[in-house]
This record gives sequence, C-alpha cells and structure tokens, in this order.
Amino acid sequence: MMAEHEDAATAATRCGFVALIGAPNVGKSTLVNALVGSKVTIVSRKVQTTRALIRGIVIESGSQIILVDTPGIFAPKRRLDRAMVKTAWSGAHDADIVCVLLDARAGINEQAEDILANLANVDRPKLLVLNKIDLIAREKLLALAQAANQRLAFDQTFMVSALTGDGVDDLRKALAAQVPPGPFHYPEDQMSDAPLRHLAAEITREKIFRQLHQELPYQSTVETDTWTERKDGSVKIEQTIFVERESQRKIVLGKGGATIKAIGAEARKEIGEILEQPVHLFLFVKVREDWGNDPDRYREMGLEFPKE
Ligand SMILES: Nc1nc2c(ncn2[C@@H]2O[C@H](COP(=O)(O)OP(=O)(O)OP(=O)(O)O)[C@@H](O)[C@H]2O)c(=O)[nH]1
Repeated sequence: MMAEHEDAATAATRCGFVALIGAPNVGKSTLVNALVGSKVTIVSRKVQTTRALIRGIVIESGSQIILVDTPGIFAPKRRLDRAMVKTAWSGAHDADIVCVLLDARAGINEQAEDILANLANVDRPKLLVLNKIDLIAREKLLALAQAANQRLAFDQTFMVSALTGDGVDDLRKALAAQVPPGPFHYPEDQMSDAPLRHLAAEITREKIFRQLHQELPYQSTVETDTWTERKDGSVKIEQTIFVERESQRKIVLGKGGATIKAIGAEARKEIGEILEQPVHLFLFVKVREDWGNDPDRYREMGLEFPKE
C-alpha cells in the first residue's frame, strides 16, 4: 500500500531546468533570491567557464524548479571562454524553459538585441521577464513588452520587480506549472548544497579540460558523491571522474598518478577559494562504459543529447 501511495506522489511531481538569460546587471541574482525566497548559496562569478550553473532550486506546488544560467555568453575574453560560448547557448537549447530577463529601464539595448537574435532558433518555451518595473512608468512598460515580442515570439510576458517582489509569485507559479512531469532531480535534503556540489564538479571538470584538452575533449564527466562539513571548519569532498574507456582512465591518472594529482591540487585550490574554507578533495576515476549513451550525463553538463 505504502509503495503505491509513494508512486502516486512521485507521478504527481514536476521537475525541470529553467535557463535564466540576461545581460549583466539585469537582476538575475536578485530574481533568483526572490524566487527561491530564502538565502541562496552564493555561487561565485569567478567561474566563467562552466556550462550551466545552478543558481537556485525552488519548490512550488509539487514542482522542483532548477534555475540555471549560462555564463560565458557575453564578451568572452579568454580563449577557453570563447570555446565555451557555443556550448553555453546550447545550454539554452537543453533547458525546459528559457526565461529572458530584460532590464525595463535599460530597454532593448545592444546586448538585449544580441540575446533576442541568438534565441530565435532555440526551440523551447520562452518567457519574457521585464524586471525593475519599479523604475519606469507603466506605458513605457507595455511598449517595451511589445517591442521585445516583435523580435522574438514569447509564450508569455511577465512584469516583475525582483527587488520589491512585485509579480514574482506569478512567475514562480507559471514556472511550476510549465516544467515537465517527473521526479525531483535533487533530493530535498541535498537542495541547499546542490549548487555547490554541482559547481565543485564543474571546477574539477574544468581542471581536467585544462590539463588534457587535447587528449580528452568532453569525454569525461564529474560527479560530487559526498560533501561533509567537518567540525574544524573544513569540508571533505569526494568526487568521481567518469570516463568511457580504460585507456582514458590511464590518461586522467597520468604517469604515477601525476595528472590526477595536478587536477586535484588545482581544483582543491579553486573550490577552497570560492568556499573560503579549507577543502579536502578526494578524486576517483571510474570507467563508465555506456557514458556516451546516457542522456542524463549530457543533461547534467548542460549539453544536448544527440538524437542519433
Ligand atoms: N530598482 C530595482 N533594482 C533592481 C531590481 N532587480 C535588481 N536590481 C538591482 O540591479 C543591480 C543588479 O542586480 P543583480 O541581481 O546583481 O544582477 P545580475 O543580473 O545578477 O548581475 P550579474 O551577476 O552581473 O549578471 C543590483 O543593484 C540590484 O539591486 C529591481 O527589480 N528593481
């Protein structure tokens, strides 16, 4: 009986990824805070090479809404960033819903034009969010909504002030209703550190990429298995690096373990800087034979699963 009851509960849930896209300063962080409604784990802006960064996770009416953004879309300076820009946009393709934020006061400036043009071929439900409505008059707002909708066919338009909270409940409810049916991606007891687990995994991935980018492009994935805060103020993190073949495992390990050691040292340093606490990082390398055919892995990396 119990099991049936639980099945029914799972079937009723919804869960999905919502990509927040907007120029710097449109108010993404403020909106995430308003949507989540409690203190959000601060995810450092220092990490600009990740594909999809979890900004916050919201539960609303039985839906888990995972808010992600795709840094690196704007004015990429470093070579690695530029290489990631294309993938960053494909993160938008992979999201269940794309939310485009515009600063209502700034209007459709050059960066906004750029975003709207780039999203034209993203085949996902698109919502327009005009933020900072507390700063402009209502008539201007309607004109702006119209102008944006002429450039890109949005499914819905929301007018909010992330700062005052005006309109935020409506947006949250709409997102909850529109993410697809399915079980929660993150267990509720992991929700608060999920962004950090994900970020730490992305950092290690970036270090692997840096060390081995010629030899191992995109063929590895990293998962954070455990995250334990210690009494002395440090954190113990265990991660597994999954590769497709034994030969790749050897490459990641390097001669006498030299490569994995270097990856671990770099990752530990950066994770420690972001967390501002000492980090003990333990890395394991495993072969996951069918990695290349597992859509979940692609999804975790913000990549689109190739149809064939
Ligand atoms: N008046 C007003 N100000 C807002 C609103 N939302 C955000 N802001 C302000 O706009 C500025 C930028 O907000 P952030 O949330 O940091 O913007 P962001 O898009 O996350 O910026 P990046 O991290 O650079 O991408 C801050 O000073 C916010 O207080 C709003 O609805 N009304």
